[in-house]
Amino acid sequence: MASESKYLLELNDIEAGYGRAALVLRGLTVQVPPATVVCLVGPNGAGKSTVLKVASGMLAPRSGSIVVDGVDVTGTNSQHMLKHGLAHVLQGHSVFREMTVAENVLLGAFTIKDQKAIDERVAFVQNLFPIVGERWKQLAGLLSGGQQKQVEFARSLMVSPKVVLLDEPSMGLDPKTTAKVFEQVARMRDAGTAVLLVEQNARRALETADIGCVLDLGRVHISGPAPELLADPALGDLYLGGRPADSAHVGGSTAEPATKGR
Ligand SMILES: Nc1ncnc2c1ncn2[C@@H]1O[C@H](COP(=O)(O)OP(=O)(O)OP(=O)(O)O)[C@@H](O)[C@H]1O
Repeated sequence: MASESKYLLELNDIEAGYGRAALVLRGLTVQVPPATVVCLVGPNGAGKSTVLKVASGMLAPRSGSIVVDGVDVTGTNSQHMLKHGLAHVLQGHSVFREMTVAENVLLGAFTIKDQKAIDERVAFVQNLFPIVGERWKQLAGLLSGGQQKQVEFARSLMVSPKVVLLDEPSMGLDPKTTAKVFEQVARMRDAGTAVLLVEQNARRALETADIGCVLDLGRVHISGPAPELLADPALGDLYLGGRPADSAHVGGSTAEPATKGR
């Protein structure tokens, strides 16, 4: 039975790592409210992708808990996580190029038995991502990188997930296409899905996100509203590749983010 929770996804005090190597996550806590994009940023190797692997059941945590909409799903596998409403869009490109857009999207519905429910979901994703409907019968390999990403998003939304985990959605895309992909991420959020996003292009991702979490040394070092993080000059220099000239005025010189350390 689900308990009342104001978060759709909670990762509580997670410790996780690979084999006998040192822990990658060391007491990490991240909470994702409904219809919110939470973005994880941090240096290479900070453990951002590892957070998504733990959240989706691909990597079991050594300790801590994973709660989806009030249900503790710690220790269950990816398929079980999916059943509880958690979908994972992997890093890189995962469309099957020799299959049609329709076949790619419908793969996401393989657990749904009711044809009417599938039809309703197809209508929903085609409305959310018009290109998916327009190219429905074409081979996915004929679509551009950004369009293929939308096919991946549509596939992940077929099961009406409560939370979507997005690993580097802009990987391999040019800036203009990246901007479009982030528009689609915002549309998913506006349609009610909670999104936990990992992105190399931290500045661009924070422009779309509602909440940013900066990972360092295996835990959330700083978190707060994304606009505040973007405006923090120290953070810009450390984690966002310096400040763009036009943002220097946004937060003032001593802007304090909402939360520091744990
Ligand atoms: N499959 C694996 N086996 C062993 N170690 C791994 C594995 N995947 C990641 N690691 C290690 O875990 C640490 C965190 O990696 P992770 O990919 O989560 O970082 P990241 O923040 O996503 O990095 P990047 O920004 O470079 O993608 C790194 O030290 C990495 O070498």
